[in-house]
Order: sequence, then structure tokens, then C-alpha cells
Amino acid sequence: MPRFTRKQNIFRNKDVLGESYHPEQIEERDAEIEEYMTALQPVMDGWEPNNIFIYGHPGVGKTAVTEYLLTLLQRDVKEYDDVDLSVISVNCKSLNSSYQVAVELVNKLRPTGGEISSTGYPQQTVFKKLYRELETLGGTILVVLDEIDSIGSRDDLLYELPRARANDYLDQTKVGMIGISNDFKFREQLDPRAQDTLCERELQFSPYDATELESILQTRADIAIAEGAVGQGVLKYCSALAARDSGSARQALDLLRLAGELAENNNADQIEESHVERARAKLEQERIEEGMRELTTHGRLALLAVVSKAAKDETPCRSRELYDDYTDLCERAGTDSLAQRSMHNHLSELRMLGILSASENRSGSRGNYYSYELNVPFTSAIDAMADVLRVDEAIQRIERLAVKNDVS
Ligand SMILES: Nc1ncnc2c1ncn2[C@@H]1O[C@H](COP(=O)(O)OP(=O)(O)OP(=O)(O)O)[C@@H](O)[C@H]1O
Repeated sequence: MPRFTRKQNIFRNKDVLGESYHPEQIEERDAEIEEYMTALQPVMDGWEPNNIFIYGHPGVGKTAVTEYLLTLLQRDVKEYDDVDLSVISVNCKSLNSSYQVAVELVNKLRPTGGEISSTGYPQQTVFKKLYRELETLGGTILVVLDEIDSIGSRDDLLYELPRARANDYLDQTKVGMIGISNDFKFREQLDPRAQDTLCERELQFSPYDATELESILQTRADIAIAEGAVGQGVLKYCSALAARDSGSARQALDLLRLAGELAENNNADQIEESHVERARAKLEQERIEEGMRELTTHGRLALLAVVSKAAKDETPCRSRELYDDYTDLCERAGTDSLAQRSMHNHLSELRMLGILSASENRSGSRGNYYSYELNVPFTSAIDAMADVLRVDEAIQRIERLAVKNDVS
């Protein structure tokens, strides 16, 4: 008797809803695609490529559109014998300097076994090795640097590589750089020379609205989900939730996939809105846990203070009203408390992470102030903290209070 049996009543091809899938069709980005194609046109015409900088919030199709267009460009340019196009893509997420990105590029260009070590060379030596590899490859080379903001302030490569030909480091080879980022501050923080070079052509991708997300989901669902397995209004509901929160196609796809998994685990024939609702709660919980994992001790304690107030049904409340709970929790955790103003900064950070929400109140001649409350279900915050914080005593105390006040 097999212990594992196949479940394929909901999904036809679940991978199509995952991150590794490269869509053959891009929905709702016609204007951006047109602008992007204009920026890439010099490659087709045999001229030096433009450097292109693409920015926008996470999940809005920057990488998908780039991959889609570069695949088309590589296919179509084959018609012309005088253009020999290569594309090298690097995700800079774990590479936090020009040096490391240059090493990664050298190693991508070299055959297996010929890689260089990621430490020990002067930066210019690595750059020269890179130019040598590019020159050996020859033709037109597009270097795609995704999550380019990870490079931080050590951004010399972004200035030097596009000018390598002008500076006689390259002779025949024509290099263009495509930088992709969801960090809106990155562009402003760049060295002005790097800014001029990299941002020769700029494209902004805005968040999707609910209608756009629904059309992206519909195309995916047609391939990914078995016929008749998407309940009435499910795609609309996933799209509306994702549009309201982030405008991210990734979030909408994650919701649909998880809702499908929940339906499958329940042996349901269809994905229903209730599965989407449960998927939303689960993803939100994961997001909180992830956000909380990155909080400092005092960020966690400030959050715990809000939870404590919520347990007593005393939210929304002002920063100064939270301060007593916060100092009490610091004492229990055996750590010195921060000044009220510093604790307030932690509340602002929690708000930015979407864990808290704040409403502005007028206070007559003394200006405005904010009142804070949880932006996530009370039980999710408790569960996430039980997992992450392990300030067990405080949590138990809050839970007892919650039971007493019937807060959930
Ligand atoms: N217009 C679209 N049509 C079809 N699929 C899309 C579209 N936009 C985004 N997607 C899909 O949504 C997911 C996220 O998109 P993508 O990775 O391109 O986002 P991004 O803007 O590069 O995000 P990040 O900044 O987080 O890397 C991918 O699975 C992608 O295929």
C-alpha cells in the first residue's frame, strides 16, 4: 500500500504559479515594454547599448519584463550577422560591493575551474580581469544587475564598466548595463558619476491595480489550475487583496497558490474564497514573523508594549501611554529601557513594516500626535512573537489578559 499518493485535483501545473516560472506572455505592461524596447533598440541596430535603470516596488514585473524582452532580443538579433549579443545576469543580493559583483561577473565569464577567489586582489586588478574576459567574449554584451542596490555605496563598477570602452579598456566589445532595483533611495545615493552613467535611460514600474492583477492571475490560472477548480470570484478576491496591500503580482500569485494548496489539503474540488482568506492570514503571519525576526530587541519590546495594550483593549494609544508598558517589559527582559523619543522611533519602524498602523490626531496648540494600534490580528502577533521572541513570561501574561478581556 503506497504511503504517498498523487493529488492533482486542483493544480494542473503548480510550478506555473511559482517564482521560477518565466511567463511567455506579459500582461498589462504594454507602455513599459514599448519604452524598454526603445531603450534596447541600439543593440538591434548594431550600436553601443544604452545603460538602463529600472525601478519600482517588489513584485511589479521588473525582472519578468527584463527576462522576457532580452529573450526576444536575443532571438531577433540573430537575423543580423553583424551583431553578436550576449547577456550576463547577476543577482547582487548577496554581493555588497563593486568588487564582489566584478568577481562574480569574471567567474560567470570564465570556464569552470578558472574562477578567481572572492578576496585578495586590489579592486582595479579584478576590474581589469573583467575587461579581459569581456574583450575575449566580444560583440555586444548586456550586463544585468538585479537587486543592484545591494552594491551599496561602493558603486565604482557602475561608473567604470559602462565607460570601459571610452577609457580604452575595451576595444571591440560594446557593453551596456541594466540595473534593477526596488529601493527608491538607491538612485539618489549613487555617486553622481555613477548616477549619470547608469541612469542614462530610466524606467519606472508602478504597482498593479486590482484589474491588472486579475488579468495576470487569469492567464496563469488557465495554465496552472485544473478546469473548474477556481471558484467564483476567487481571482478577483486575490487581486483585490494584493492590490490593496502592495500592488505586487508576486503577492497575488502567492495567495492563489497557497489557497490552492489549502483547498487540495482539504480534498476540496474547488478553490473558494475561504481558502484565499486562510492563505492571506498565513502569508500575513509569515510576513510578520519575517519582519519581527529583523527587529532589534527594543523594536520587539516596543511591539510587545502595543500587544499588551491591545490585550487590555486600550489601543489605539499614544507613544507616551505605551511607555510604561515598555519600561515594564524591559525590566522583565533584564534590559535597560530607551528614552521615550527612541522608543517612538521603534514604533515608527514597526509602522513602516506594516505591523502597526497609526492615526494622526489633532492636539490643539501643541500640534498633532499619533495613536498606534496593531495592524495585524492580535492572535497572529502573539503567535509570531511566541515563535520569534521567546519572551515567554510576557506573552503568557498578555494571553491571560486577552482571555480576561476577550480580545482576539
Ligand atoms: N505583467 C506581468 N505579467 C505576467 N507575470 C508577471 C507580470 N508582472 C509580474 N509577474 C510575475 O510576478 C512575479 C514577480 O515579478 P518580478 O519578479 O518580475 O517582480 P520584480 O518587480 O522584479 O520584483 P523584485 O523587485 O522583488 O525582484 C513573477 O512570478 C512574475 O513572473
